Amino acid sequence: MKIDGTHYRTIWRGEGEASVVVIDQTQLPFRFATRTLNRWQDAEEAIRTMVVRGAPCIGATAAHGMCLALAEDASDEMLETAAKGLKAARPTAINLMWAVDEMLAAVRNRPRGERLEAAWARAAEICDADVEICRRIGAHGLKLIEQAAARKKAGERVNILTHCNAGWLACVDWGTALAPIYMAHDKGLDVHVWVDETRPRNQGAALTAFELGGHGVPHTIVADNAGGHLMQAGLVDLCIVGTDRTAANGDVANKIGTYLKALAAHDNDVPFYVALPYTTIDWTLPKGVGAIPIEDRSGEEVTHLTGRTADGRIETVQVSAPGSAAGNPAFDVTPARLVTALVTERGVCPASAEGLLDLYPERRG
Ligand SMILES: CSC[C@H]1O[C@H](OP(=O)(O)O)[C@H](O)[C@@H]1O
Repeated sequence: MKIDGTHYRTIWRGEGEASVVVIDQTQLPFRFATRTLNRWQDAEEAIRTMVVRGAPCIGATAAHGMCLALAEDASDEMLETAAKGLKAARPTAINLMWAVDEMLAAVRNRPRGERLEAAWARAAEICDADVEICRRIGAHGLKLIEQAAARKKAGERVNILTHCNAGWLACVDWGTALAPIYMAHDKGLDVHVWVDETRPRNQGAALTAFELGGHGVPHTIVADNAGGHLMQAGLVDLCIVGTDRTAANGDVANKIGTYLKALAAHDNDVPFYVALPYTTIDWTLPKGVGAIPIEDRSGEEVTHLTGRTADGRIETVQVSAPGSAAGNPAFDVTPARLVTALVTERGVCPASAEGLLDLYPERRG
């Protein structure tokens, strides 16, 4: 997508033989900065510290991390070390493990001298495929927004609530949950987005709002706890969110707070959609609740906030009572029964094992 008129992906090859450049998402929305990754450990750190985040973006970064490892040392030992280290960076987004395994499959049976070129090629394929997959998710999701628009009175806008950031910053381009919104806006539909701020890392207030503002999509940032009230007041026509790992039965792991939004949507008969690429489906998990690993992050992300002072400085301040403990589970799992439908690159399906297998018949045992 574009930032100040210039098109960007979230990741691209740097100068020279072995460097990768990523947008440093910890600096947004106040500063556009990039970070150059030269070693696989740089990619691991960027994922772990959320310089890059969002399941597909994490996968793309890990894929390039494997390239950086091979540029240093194309041995089997390096392959295994880098794969293990990258996979351990964050536990919930399955795209991370998927991408590393894809890279291993692309190079491990090749002679050492051929591995690096094959790795760069596979990493580029993963990125290019993600762009096209997200574009297709957008096209399928657009139909849902058009259906919602058809139910509105003339002149009424479609109000959509989203949680966290599942836009182009979470992917390589386009995004998952936000792709249909961009397409609806570009098609001239009158859409407005309620943007959950998404405590504690504020991916909504900082990243989704940055994205939507940059694209000219009307939006309003709201406190995470406002969503239920907005739905109860009839101010939300549909919810659409991303996911970091979806189990084979349609249970979805997503940013903490998603489950609560799904409960409110269910209670108010608001359609609740989850947008995802096939790379986010974990076919090995028959169910997600109680099974998808939930990342526990530092309590300091809850007790402290980073923002811009009135005179433009970026500062971190404590917002909690000193000495109090803080818990920070970074994801929750929404049971499939609360999900109206899954929006994938192959189409829209019920959040169920059968629904997914109808779209991905090659996965039938
Ligand atoms: C399209 S995946 C986006 C997904 O990733 C976010 O988590 P994080 O920012 O911690 O990487 C969030 O769960 C989004 O829905």
